[in-house]
Amino acid sequence: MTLRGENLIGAEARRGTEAAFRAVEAATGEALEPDFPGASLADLDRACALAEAAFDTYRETDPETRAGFLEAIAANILEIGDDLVTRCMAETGLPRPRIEGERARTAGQLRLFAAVVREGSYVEARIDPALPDRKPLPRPDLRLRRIAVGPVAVFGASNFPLAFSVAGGDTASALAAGCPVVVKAHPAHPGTSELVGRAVQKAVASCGLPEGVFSLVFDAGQSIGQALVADPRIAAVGFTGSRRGGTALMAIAAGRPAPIPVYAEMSSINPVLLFPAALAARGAAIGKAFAASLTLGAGQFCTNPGLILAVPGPGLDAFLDAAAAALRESPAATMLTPGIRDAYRAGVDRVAGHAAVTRLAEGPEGAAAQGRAALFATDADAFLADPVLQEEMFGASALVVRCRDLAAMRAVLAHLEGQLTASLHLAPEDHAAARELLPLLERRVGRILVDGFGTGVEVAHAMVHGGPYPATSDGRTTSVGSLAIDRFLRPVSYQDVPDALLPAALQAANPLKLPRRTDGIPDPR
Ligand SMILES: NC(=O)C1=CN([C@@H]2O[C@H](COP(=O)(O)OP(=O)(O)OC[C@H]3O[C@@H](n4cnc5c(N)ncnc54)[C@H](OP(=O)(O)O)[C@@H]3O)[C@@H](O)[C@H]2O)C=CC1
Ligand SMILES: O=C(O)CCC(=O)C(=O)O
Repeated sequence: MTLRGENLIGAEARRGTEAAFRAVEAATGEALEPDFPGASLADLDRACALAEAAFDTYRETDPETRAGFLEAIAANILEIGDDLVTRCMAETGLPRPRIEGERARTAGQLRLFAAVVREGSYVEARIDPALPDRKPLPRPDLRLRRIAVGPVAVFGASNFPLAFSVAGGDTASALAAGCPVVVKAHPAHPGTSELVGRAVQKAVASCGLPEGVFSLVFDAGQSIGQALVADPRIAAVGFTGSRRGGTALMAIAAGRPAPIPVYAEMSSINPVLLFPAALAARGAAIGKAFAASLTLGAGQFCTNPGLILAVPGPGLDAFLDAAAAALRESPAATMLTPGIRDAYRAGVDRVAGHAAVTRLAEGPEGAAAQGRAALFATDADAFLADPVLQEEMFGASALVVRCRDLAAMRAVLAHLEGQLTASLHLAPEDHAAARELLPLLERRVGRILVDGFGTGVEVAHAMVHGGPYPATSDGRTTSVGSLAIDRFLRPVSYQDVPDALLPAALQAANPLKLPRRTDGIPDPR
């Protein structure tokens, strides 16, 4: 498929008129064809106007049409074939199996949301029938459903060029909810973005949907993204990236005459708790598995295990020996962009230069575009004394905090900012100690896992990929899994509205065959 460097504004594809940029081959730094002239404010205005015009029609599409649309997007992405994989590999430096896996995940999550739309519980249809004879006052007829919030702005993420980008989780969940989407492409993978954007555009047309259901804009700078968040027609924002970027967008959204929610997934260091009996039983094996998780995708995962907490002893020594040995042999890996590589190196240097930190291991030096793995250690007192030590190093490096006992481990956890995940490595003898920490962990993180690591998020109904600030801007939500749809819905109640005027979801005959509750009890199906 030929790339043209075009913005996709509704059904149109047109080259922008603002400053152009090119993708850069991650491994070599060479510029790739074509150039991508940025969208103008007029282009953005048209995309938002089309989204607004499409909204009322799109949000009332019947479940089969909307589910079929999501499935058509998945099919169209797969149909691009190897062109998508090779372009994505060049732009990101990520290896083929990773990109192929991510493509499957992207198609899978679109299909998951198609199933969610067909099943219908997300509408939360509730009926409290009128009680005209209730004393002392009659009860009105009350019916509730959730509707889409409005057009959604999505920012593609650099580190998941498919699964968290143009047709990734934010887009899939917003479209499933009934929201048109305007995507601001991440400048690190514009070619991948155009290919996927065209797949979505094609699905809009083939499903007979209004053209404004989807637009994709490019920008060499930040003004289009900022104008998108500020646009009064945009009702919510999905973002994955840096804390600085996420908080900047949150400030714009909060400063609007009508503020809107920004669902930003930002920084996380994902504590790993190594309990004494587990370390004694299998310290070396855990160390090896940890090194594999740390170095996955050059460590460019927000779920990367960046903080290890453990009580010193032979078990921890075995863990550290195995982890250090694996990391010393782990080849340096190409990072997504020169900016991300520089930020990683600066973060590593900052920790390496800290007076209370020792370097335990370092991977082999790599090429200019690459990042090398690193493992550092400090103690709980030093960690508690300096907030710099809990800053995310976005890459394959981690800090081990030696805790003199489990009380010190608790103190470190209590001091942590919000996190996406916490991993507990346990043997049965550790359960009592783990149980004590669970309430604290529940307050700090979105996902608690045992005997594993947080990288590789399963796309499922029971997944939470979220967590308290700064892991995300709103810890009540998830950006992965079917619950992600909740971010883009809001409840509307209908009181004494005649059946003929009610939305199909709430009509007496239940023409959409939705699961519903009457007086709080699920209707028989
Ligand atoms: N925890 C996580 O999940 C992730 C964290 N990161 C962190 O982010 C760093 C940079 O990576 P990157 O992925 O580019 O993340 P950024 O947050 O820098 O950028 C993400 C997107 O948001 C846009 N953006 C950022 N700031 C603003 C702003 N003030 N106004 C308008 N738009 C803005 C960017 O545009 P533009 O590029 O033009 O600035 C880009 O499209 C990494 O080094 C890492 O530390 C990255 C990915 C995931
Ligand atoms: O680990 C994953 O699969 C997802 C991680 C993620 O959301 C991220 O790195 O931004």
